[in-house]
Amino acid sequence: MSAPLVDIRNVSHRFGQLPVLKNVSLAIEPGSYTILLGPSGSGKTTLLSILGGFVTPSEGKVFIRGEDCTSVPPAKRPTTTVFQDYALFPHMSVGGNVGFGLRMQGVDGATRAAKSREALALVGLAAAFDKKPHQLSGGQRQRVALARALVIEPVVLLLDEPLGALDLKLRRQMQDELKAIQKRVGTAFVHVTHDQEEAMALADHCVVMNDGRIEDEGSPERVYARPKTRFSATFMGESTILAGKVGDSRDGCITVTTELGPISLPGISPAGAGVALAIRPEHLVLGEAKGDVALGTAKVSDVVFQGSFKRVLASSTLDPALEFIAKAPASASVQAGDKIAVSCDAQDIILLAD
Ligand SMILES: Nc1ncnc2c1ncn2[C@@H]1O[C@H](COP(=O)(O)OP(=O)(O)OP(=O)(O)O)[C@@H](O)[C@H]1O
Repeated sequence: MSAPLVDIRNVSHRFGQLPVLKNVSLAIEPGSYTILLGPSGSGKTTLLSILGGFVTPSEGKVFIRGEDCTSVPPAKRPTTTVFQDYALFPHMSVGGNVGFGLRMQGVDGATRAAKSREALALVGLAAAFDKKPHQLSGGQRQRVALARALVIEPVVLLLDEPLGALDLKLRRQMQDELKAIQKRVGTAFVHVTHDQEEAMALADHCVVMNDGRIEDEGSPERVYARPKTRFSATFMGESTILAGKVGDSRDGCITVTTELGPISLPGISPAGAGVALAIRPEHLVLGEAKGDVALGTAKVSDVVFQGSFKRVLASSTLDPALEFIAKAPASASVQAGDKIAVSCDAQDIILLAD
């Protein structure tokens, strides 16, 4: 197998006494869209800053195209960072902003103008060349910042919460555009967000971070369908979680004793092991017990209409601390206070190490 474009090897980082990254290893492939997803304080920005050369890790190494870049300063490595606040120069024209990095590299005026126009066309802003940043909308300014980063033709483009300053609708629109631009230029993008919808919409490779570690990584489809940890199952989408202990196993099936009683499901796990079972909202069946695993009855505590479906929260009558998170059709007549049967299919239960 060929070496990855970027190879982060056993990186740890401390700010003073505070450990912020704990033995992180990650490979970034050419042309991929990698999302670093995690809650506030999980270390995403620190990892991006290490990639961009703004922070030198306490331990570990970063290789870009096989070269050790661990201590190489930002301007000397083949990466560019787009920050959330865009940092455009207000007095300069859009064209001047986009060409700024090339000017710093000593590129002549005519080439600079041509390349800047090309980069602006790439982000759909060819007509904005002579405008000033204040004449543009937030989304357009974001695209100028992107053009300014792309014009330098980095090997890896780093984006720190690039859509964080935009309202939700524009954010969703810009997600589509970002993905289209990335596919067009073919540059590897690494993008930090705490928004799981953004991660699912954009990533080829999704890296779920928690407390300075990588909890899970893979295609968003894989991480969603088969999360590796409880954290991943609840941060990348929602899950109902049951706690359990493994009992008998036979023919590739195990019996797990849970707060709702024994549940038999396909899987292999040593007897006595503590496990967690995760069930995605769309796999919980409400009403008639249609699924092959009965999960008892539950009292509906809240129903939130979400347009195309209803999000239903319900607590188990057997163990009120257990909360079911389910997805019901928009037409379902379920309401708060209802008592309903809950079930699911064994094949949809995700077995996690506790
Ligand atoms: N320059 C710094 N000096 C000291 N501590 C820092 C510094 N930068 C970050 N930290 C701390 O490191 C931890 C991880 O921060 P980081 O910004 O990497 O997390 P994050 O996942 O990007 O969070 P957010 O989404 O809030 O930006 C936090 O506890 C933060 O307070």
